Amino acid sequence: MANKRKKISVIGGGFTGATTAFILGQKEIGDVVLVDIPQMENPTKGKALDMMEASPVQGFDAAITGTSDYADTAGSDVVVITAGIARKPGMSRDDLVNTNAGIMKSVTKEIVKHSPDCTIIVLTNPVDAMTYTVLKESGFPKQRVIGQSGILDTARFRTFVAMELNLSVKDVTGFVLGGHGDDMVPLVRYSYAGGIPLEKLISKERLDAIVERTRKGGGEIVNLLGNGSAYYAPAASLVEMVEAIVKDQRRVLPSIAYLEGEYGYNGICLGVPTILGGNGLEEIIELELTVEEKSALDQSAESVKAVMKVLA
Ligand SMILES: NC(=O)C1=CN([C@@H]2O[C@H](COP(=O)(O)OP(=O)(O)OC[C@H]3O[C@@H](n4cnc5c(N)ncnc54)[C@H](O)[C@@H]3O)[C@@H](O)[C@H]2O)C=CC1
Ligand SMILES: O=C([O-])CC(=O)C(=O)O
Repeated sequence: MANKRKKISVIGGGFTGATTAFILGQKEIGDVVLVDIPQMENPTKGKALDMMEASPVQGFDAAITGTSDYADTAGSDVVVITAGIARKPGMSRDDLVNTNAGIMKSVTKEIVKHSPDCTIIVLTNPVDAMTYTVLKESGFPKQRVIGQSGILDTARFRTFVAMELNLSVKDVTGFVLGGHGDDMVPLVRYSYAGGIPLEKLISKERLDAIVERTRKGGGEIVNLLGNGSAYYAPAASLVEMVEAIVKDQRRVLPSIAYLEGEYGYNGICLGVPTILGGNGLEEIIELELTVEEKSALDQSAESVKAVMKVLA
């Protein structure tokens, strides 16, 4: 008898995809199908089998399989896209746009064909523009195509604040809006440690430095790794989104959403606070912004629009 566990497909079995598959399995969020190109079929099967062989030791029940055949993804509840190229030192995320847009179009056709009712979460960079590409190519409603950036950017901010104050990361909350680029907008005004506004605990000068480090957080890891980009924190961020959807949690989490008038933008995908639940993106939360915050968000939205123009 077939089991009733949720089915999650992860397209791209590289660093972020494989790490995401493993965490999804460890947390028993569902069965996982890891998909890569035919030339990578054996390594992908090998990674999946290796993860399965960790399950008796760690004590988790989840089938994790590797494949290059999209038929194996049929009927997925959620599909995560990590396929594509990653940047190297000296590159910006936007340098990846042409190659990755082509990959988005081809993988989206397959996803839609085999899982017409799924929710798609995009990770591939430049992620705001890639989320837009997948949305258009899929023909899905905007509730079922979202992108990941804000959980990761907020996690970096929270990490740096916890390091600064020598406090548990569990007590630090943050809020990062905008595109996933160096002009993203960490909203210090909406960030707390144990309910206390950060502005009461950290000097303006140190907070500015933390905001700047957050904005460049992806590049910091790229420079340290030398041949690829971050994957542990990105994978953990994807898993939080998948879990919110498959467990219908209605979590308040940032995601990249298609905007139709919210925050004054139309027809672009941008990181905003959202509610994620069983229907995918259930609501976009509109916050009041100060003039400075809105102008920083405008600048970030302009950067996303400039990348989207390349796609047109
Ligand atoms: N939005 C975000 O916050 C983040 C985005 N990223 C982005 O995620 C993407 C993946 O990063 P990594 O996993 O580190 O790269 P990676 O190079 O380790 O893995 C990418 C995988 O995609 C596969 N692939 C390429 N074309 C494919 C296709 N047509 N179908 C299926 N699989 C295909 C490759 O064979 C490779 O295994 C990059 O674009 C990176 O910039 C990475 C971290 C954070
Ligand atoms: O920096 C990159 O290229 C990968 C990424 O988006 C991140 O780690 O934030």
